[in-house]
Amino acid sequence: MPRFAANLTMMFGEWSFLDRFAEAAEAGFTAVEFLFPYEHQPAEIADRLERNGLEQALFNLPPGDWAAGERGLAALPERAAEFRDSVARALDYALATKARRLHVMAGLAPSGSAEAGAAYREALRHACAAAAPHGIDILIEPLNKRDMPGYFLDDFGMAADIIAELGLPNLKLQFDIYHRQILHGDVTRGLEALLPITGHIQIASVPLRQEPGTGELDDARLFATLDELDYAGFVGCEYRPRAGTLEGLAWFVRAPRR
Ligand SMILES: O=C(O)[C@@H](O)C(=O)CO
Ligand SMILES: [Mg+2]
Repeated sequence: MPRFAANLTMMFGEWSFLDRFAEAAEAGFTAVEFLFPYEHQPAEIADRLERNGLEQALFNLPPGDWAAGERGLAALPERAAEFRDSVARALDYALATKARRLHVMAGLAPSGSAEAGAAYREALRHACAAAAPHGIDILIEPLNKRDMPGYFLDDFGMAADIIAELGLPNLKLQFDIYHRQILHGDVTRGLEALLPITGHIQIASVPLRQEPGTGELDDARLFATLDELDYAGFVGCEYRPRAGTLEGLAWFVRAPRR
């Protein structure tokens, strides 16, 4: 059974963000992920992780002005300087929390734009060069346009091609099964083909983005497939609980604490 990371942005919303760490540990998780830690100091996050025996699986670089609708900076040529600052800021948090994976969001730009594509590649080269000395991987995640209209990276093949083209050892795919099913389907064959370049996996039911086992996919079968493929990374539980977080954990098989 894979090692699950509670997504503290989507789960445990019944509690304040900093209190979610203890609740996730109490519920049996040994790792967490979230979108953005930046409302809190790195030491605050590190303290919650330490106090609750949790590993930080992943978080995102600053996305620009999220409230204003921005969804990342990497593919926006005019924001290159701000992107580089966001890399430095995310690395501060990653070093404090011992996170080994950072998700770089591309932003809203035409997927076929050569200018956006060039900026995106340059941004990834910069982020990977900055992260590599710390043993940190940079991840890119294709997102479906129903959830994120206008998002630059909306295709798993495009992501795999960019990873191959850049050939950076710490540039990897964030394989979100929810987006994969919506974008392409063919999840099992996709996992088989892309696992060698995959640095992190996430799960949620399709189409409602709720608990595993409540949608159109046989999520338990997919977890068994990950075991058969010897996937040793995390599976981020990036779903919106249908009712209460704790009430919705019947699917969750607790991994032994390491
Ligand atoms: O799938 C998602 O939406 C997230 O993993 C993310 O990082 C962008 O919101
Ligand atoms: Mg995701």
